[in-house]
Amino acid sequence: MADITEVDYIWKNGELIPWAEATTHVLSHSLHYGSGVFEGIRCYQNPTTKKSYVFRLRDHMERLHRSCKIACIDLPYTVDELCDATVEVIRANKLPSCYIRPIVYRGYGVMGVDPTGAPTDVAIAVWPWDSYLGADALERGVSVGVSSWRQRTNNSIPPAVKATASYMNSILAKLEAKEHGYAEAIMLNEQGLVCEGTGENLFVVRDGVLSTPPLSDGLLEGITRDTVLCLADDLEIPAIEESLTRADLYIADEVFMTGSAAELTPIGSVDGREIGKPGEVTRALQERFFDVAYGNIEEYAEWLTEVP
Ligand SMILES: CCC[C@H](NCc1c(COP(=O)(O)O)cnc(C)c1O)C(=O)O
Repeated sequence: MADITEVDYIWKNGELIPWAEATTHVLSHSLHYGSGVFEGIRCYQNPTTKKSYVFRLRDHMERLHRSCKIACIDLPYTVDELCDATVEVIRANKLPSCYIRPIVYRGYGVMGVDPTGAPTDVAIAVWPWDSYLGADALERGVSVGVSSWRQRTNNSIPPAVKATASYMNSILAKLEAKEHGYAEAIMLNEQGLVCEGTGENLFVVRDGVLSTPPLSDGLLEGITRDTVLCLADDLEIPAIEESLTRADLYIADEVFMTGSAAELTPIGSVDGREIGKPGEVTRALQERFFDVAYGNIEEYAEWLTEVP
């Protein structure tokens, strides 16, 4: 089942082109060897003012640049140029809210593993994308399972790179979770510590304290994860970064996942252990998150890029 709603234009290599023409050669290097990096970002429309804001656009484009640096990909656009291109493609498609997918990939011209000489292609696509983990996931939560697949290690594909190749790991875990009737998988690292979801970071609440695994446990430095840590501080919710075991998930009072696509998705059960309905802390952070994303909290205006 395709989950993409086609729109009119995609931005590619500096220009807006019709969706149907945004193609690439079957011998593109990244199609064969996963030599691309990408981002996932959301644009929200304030339901009252009807103004649209891209959430933490600059932070995402700075992470895209970091991914390219680690992956030795020459990215021919500055952060500012990528931010301007994002606003341009949202406006061209007249989308009040949308999901945004920038991708930087090695294109057609080299077929050896050594990518030297392969061109760099850059595209930014946007499309309407509702709740990533299901229609009522944000409201009711989802069930997850701890995967038998371990997350890639810091010395294989570093988690700091949001690399297309990393998602073979995520796909294997996701399909296994679906096979077991779960909406999402939680992956452990090679030390058996809780890492993250296939496309999300993870938080637990116990006795009023919010905790999330440290980046050194091998997870993507999530921008939503960072947002939640900031908002917890606002709301005077004690928050710590600490390694977690799978048993910590089972005995937590609340568990939720965070990501640009998943937003703040509560977890109702882990491996069949009931966590329960979304709790007070989860709800408070969800509410604050959307208040910030809709532009209702002035102190976070710097996180928002208005789409005129
Ligand atoms: C299909 C999902 C792709 C992408 N996943 C984002 C993502 C996150 C959360 O990062 P952030 O909060 O910066 O978004 C954490 N961990 C992984 C493995 C991710 O893929 C997203 O758009 O959420």
